[in-house]
Amino acid sequence: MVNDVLLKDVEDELGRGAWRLRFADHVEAHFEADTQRQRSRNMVVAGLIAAFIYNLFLINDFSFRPDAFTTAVALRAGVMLPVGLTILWWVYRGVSPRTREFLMASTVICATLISCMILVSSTARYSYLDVFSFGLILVVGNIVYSLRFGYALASSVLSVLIIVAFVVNYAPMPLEIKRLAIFTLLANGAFTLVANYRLERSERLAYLHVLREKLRAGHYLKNNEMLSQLSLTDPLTNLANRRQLDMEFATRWREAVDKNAWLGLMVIDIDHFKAYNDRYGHLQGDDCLRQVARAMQLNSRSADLVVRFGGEEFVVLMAEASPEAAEPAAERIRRGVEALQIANAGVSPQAVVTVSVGVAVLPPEANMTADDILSHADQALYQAKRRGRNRIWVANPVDLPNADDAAGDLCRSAR
Ligand SMILES: Nc1nc2c(ncn2[C@@H]2O[C@H](COP(=O)(O)OP(=O)(O)OP(=O)(O)O)[C@@H](O)[C@H]2O)c(=O)[nH]1
Repeated sequence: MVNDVLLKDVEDELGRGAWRLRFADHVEAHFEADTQRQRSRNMVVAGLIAAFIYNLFLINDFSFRPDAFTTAVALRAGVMLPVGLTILWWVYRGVSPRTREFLMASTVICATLISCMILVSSTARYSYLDVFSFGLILVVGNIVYSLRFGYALASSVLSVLIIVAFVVNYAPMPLEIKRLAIFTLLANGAFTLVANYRLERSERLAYLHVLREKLRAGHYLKNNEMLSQLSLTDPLTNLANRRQLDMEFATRWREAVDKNAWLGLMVIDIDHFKAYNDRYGHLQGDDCLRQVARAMQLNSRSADLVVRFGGEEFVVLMAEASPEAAEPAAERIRRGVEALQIANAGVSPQAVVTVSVGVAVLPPEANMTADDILSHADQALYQAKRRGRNRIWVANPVDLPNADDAAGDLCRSAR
């Protein structure tokens, strides 16, 4: 249900205008939760590379502006590096998405400020040419860090303003070079912002597509599970149906053969149910079936499979049954149904709904089939009915009346 709502929101996002970046709150929260960790790690790695290269520029400082080298070392390695590493550590430990973007954007501003301060602290001849490398700071923020677009835009505008303010007031720089530097910087800012926007848009779209496929797969899986559950359940009583019995029977039969363990089965039939239907009507008959089914479920072990076999006939497949345990188990079910005290006037001495139970417990042998045990339980049920109903009868394979025609009929009807 929750996933269905999210799936709809994701589909809505995919259908929205192509220019939008931020998702609706619900989807945005998922996006952040799913990508936050990886994004923080990527930013930290990018930040470490940027910090390393930023300090490599000391080589340029040394050769272009020896007069400001000490200042450059103090600012790059003494200020920018510790500030940057502290921020990266913070981001690595985990902060909110807004704080993460803000902190990373602030390293861009900080680097811009420090670069400008180093620039103006030198009067060396070609020192001002360094201003053409300042665009790299925008490349780092907008592309390498790939700041969220709002933060990329804000930090770019601020950086450009800082650089323009320093450049305009930097006397050793010829006017034409100032113009060229500012133009180059603006173009750099524009290009990197376009790239930044496209990167974020692609990342978000890719996320939506992947999430939609995942949610759809989950949706189909859930539907399939529901359908397969329906196909194995009897709709009237919610018990397992015959298809499920076939599947379970085959599995447990094989297990019993492998383990050389006993397998038990009860066939249960409601007594005089035709009379019940005739007297109380089919709808009440259905209700009676539901109550009887529930009583059987409540009075059997959770490991046993209770099945509506068809009509008013039920089967209980007993896990790891022993002959000693099967009889009381069947008796519990018989009593449980009788205890419901559902009136069935005029058909039996008790005048309530009762069941007859045929039980068979056999050690599966290689030369037997799974149907043999069903046949034995069926014949035992026939004996229970013949001996007056509302009773259980446990089949003894040796004593079974194989030649009994009536039993033969019952065996057929059960399959
Ligand atoms: N209400 C209802 N009745 C059903 C359903 N399925 C089978 N029946 C009825 O169950 C009755 C079974 O009757 P019989 O097979 O003659 O057996 P019985 O009357 O229970 O007699 P004994 O088994 O010999 O005690 C029939 O009247 C069927 O119509 C069902 O889903 N709902």
